[in-house]
Amino acid sequence: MSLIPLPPSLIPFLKDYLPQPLSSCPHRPFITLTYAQSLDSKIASKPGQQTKISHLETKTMTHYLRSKHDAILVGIGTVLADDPKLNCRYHDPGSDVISSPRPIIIDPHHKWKYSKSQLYKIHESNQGLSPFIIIDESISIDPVELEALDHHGGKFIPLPLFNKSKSESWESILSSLLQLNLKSIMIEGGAMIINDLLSLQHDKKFIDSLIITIGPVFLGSEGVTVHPHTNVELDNINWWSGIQDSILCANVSTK
Ligand SMILES: NC(=O)C1=CN([C@@H]2O[C@H](COP(=O)(O)OP(=O)(O)OC[C@H]3O[C@@H](n4cnc5c(N)ncnc54)[C@H](O)[C@@H]3O)[C@@H](O)[C@H]2O)C=CC1
Ligand SMILES: Nc1nc(O)c(N)c(N[C@@H]2O[C@H](COP(=O)(O)O)[C@@H](O)[C@H]2O)n1
Repeated sequence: MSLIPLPPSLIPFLKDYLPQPLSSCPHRPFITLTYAQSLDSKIASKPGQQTKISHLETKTMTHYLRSKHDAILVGIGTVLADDPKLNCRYHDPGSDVISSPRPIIIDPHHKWKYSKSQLYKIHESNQGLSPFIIIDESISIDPVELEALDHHGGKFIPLPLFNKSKSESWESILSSLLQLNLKSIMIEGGAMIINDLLSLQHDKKFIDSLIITIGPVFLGSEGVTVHPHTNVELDNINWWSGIQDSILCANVSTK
């Protein structure tokens, strides 16, 4: 699927929500939480089903955002459902190169086969980076997968995830990514990750910017819902409207 030109008004609109040179937190990367949802707060029409919500112009915005981050992170539910490419297909008119973010997959039980994925093919055809895969430290690594990842410059990152609270596991994930010099991370989902991070914001600030595309569609009661477990308040709210979709940019209040 080819993208269309980025609407020029999106560049000033997004500016204040992009990764800043001086991080607000020295212990973790700058975090942008971004996803596309329906009017009834669904991000997919059924569990495990990839669902197109964004118009092409807001899809282009997603790729523009990918070009501004060092890494892009999704959970195992998302890679199993979508088999995503997670590269950057936005071409900055002022640059000769396309800068793709490093894909990060949280797969604690090591269920996903990189060697059989679209991400593998993307790397083979020189269109994106190989992933860093976060697994629990107790899990044995499949030697075939290790070899495929090593060969492409990706890696497994074993961390103590089991029996940890959500807050502890996110602290450990994000600080290990910062140690790998990934200073800005765009988190795209899926639902569990979005709901957890929004809910945790009360106790521990993990999200710096929130950028939500809202598509004018209802996906119905079987859809996968974004609904944090707690009340979440937003600051510095701005809206943009395009041909079809609207975009909300905000910071998440820690009050
Ligand atoms: N519309 C959109 O923008 C997007 C939609 N999606 C949709 O979301 C759905 C997938 O969402 P979910 O099933 O909720 O899966 P998910 O992608 O949120 O992955 C959840 C899994 O990740 C692991 N995980 C997450 N946080 C962890 C932590 N702190 N410690 C250890 N392990 C952790 C666990 O194994 C957990 O079961 C798919 O249908 C996909 O199409 C996904 C991304 C964006
Ligand atoms: N921005 C946006 N709009 C939608 O309608 C979507 N369904 C998604 N999904 C996310 O994009 C990933 C697919 O990325 P590739 O195009 O394969 O690189 C998918 O895994 C979700 O994270 N996003």
